[in-house]
Amino acid sequence: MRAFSYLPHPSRVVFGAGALQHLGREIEALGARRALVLSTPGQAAQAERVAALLGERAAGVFARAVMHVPIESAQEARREAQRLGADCAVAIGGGSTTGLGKAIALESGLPILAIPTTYAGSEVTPIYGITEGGVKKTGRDAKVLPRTVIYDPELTLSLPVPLSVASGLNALAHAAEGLYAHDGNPITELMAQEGLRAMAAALPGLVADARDLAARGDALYGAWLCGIVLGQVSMGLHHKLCHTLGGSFNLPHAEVHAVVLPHALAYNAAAAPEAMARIAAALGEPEAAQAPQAVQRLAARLGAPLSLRAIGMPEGGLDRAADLAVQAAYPNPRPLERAALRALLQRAFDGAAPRG
Ligand SMILES: NC(=O)C1=CN([C@@H]2O[C@H](COP(=O)(O)OP(=O)(O)OC[C@H]3O[C@@H](n4cnc5c(N)ncnc54)[C@H](OP(=O)(O)O)[C@@H]3O)[C@@H](O)[C@H]2O)C=CC1
Ligand SMILES: O=C(O)/C=C\C(=O)CC(=O)O
Repeated sequence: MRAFSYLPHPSRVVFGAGALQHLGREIEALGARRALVLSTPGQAAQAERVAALLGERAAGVFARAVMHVPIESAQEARREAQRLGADCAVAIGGGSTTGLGKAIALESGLPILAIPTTYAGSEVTPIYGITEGGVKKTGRDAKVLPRTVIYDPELTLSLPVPLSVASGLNALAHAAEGLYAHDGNPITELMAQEGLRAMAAALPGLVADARDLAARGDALYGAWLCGIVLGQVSMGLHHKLCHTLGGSFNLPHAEVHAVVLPHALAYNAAAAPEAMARIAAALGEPEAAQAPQAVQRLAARLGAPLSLRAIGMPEGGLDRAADLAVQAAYPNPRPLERAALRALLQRAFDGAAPRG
């Protein structure tokens, strides 16, 4: 056994269909008296429902979360939290809403109770991101780690299938890159492989029936494990490419992950054979070297977008994306070579088969 260190992030997790009923108990356990409920405009009705459940402990609802947390939105929410005398943020929704809660917590130290309704995984990471002047900056700070997470698969039943699939592939990406992280360890690898297995097994079920609560529960369990991996270890080329493409070309977050993952894995396959073996095993693919192709086949079977063209990437931006990808590179098993990355981006743009 190799030497390693592991510091678990302390969140309390309450999991299960109907788990939202425990909200009052969990808020009380946090010692909160005035919770500000956060959501996107699209999930305002859910946020009002949460506020109603909180009763006197609800300070108000701020339903203006925006993807990638623009600084203006963060500042507005911070002012609202202060104006209402909030002592806690309850974030119900996807990574955009959790991200807004984190922006509040980063400045104020307010505890967050997260109720995730996508598979992004932000609820179990100490990672925050804020966008200013068109540039998204991310960082890590223990203050932003939600103290409590309520995973209730019933709340994900309304997540449309295409979004569920793309978000599930976003989760798979955390686990897959975690398997070749330079700072990984046997515990994160266990969670990554189980997260991959659970998510890959759940997604076909929820594509077949969006209201399959068992599949929704399995997907949320997989998302939790994949999110823990993201929070524990360093991400590599794949996340770098997605942050570049999402941040500089305003492409939708989860869909970018869905398209790029097979290509980034193929780029790294020869340099990370053990990771490929684990990914392949989790996906039921007999040949380790075929792990990237197995990911793309899964994405195709689930109806995920397979090309950057299909999600709005301008072909004229590929050169710039390759330039940006080699700047401030994330740690990666294979060194980043601009020409090879440009070729990778072209294949991803065209929706071609992944190649190393
Ligand atoms: N810090 C971290 O550790 C991480 C941060 N992130 C960040 O999170 C963001 C992406 O998160 P993601 O979850 O993909 O995106 P969003 O939070 O934007 O949610 C994606 C979509 O899901 C819809 N949705 C969410 N919940 C429901 C529901 N219950 N019913 C119906 N529709 C629903 C939203 O609709 P509507 O807009 O109408 O509400 C939205 O269109 C990015 O900014 C990313 O960088 C992602 C992963 C980890
Ligand atoms: O950009 C952030 O807010 C932080 C991390 C992520 O988005 C992880 C991801 O790319 O899914």
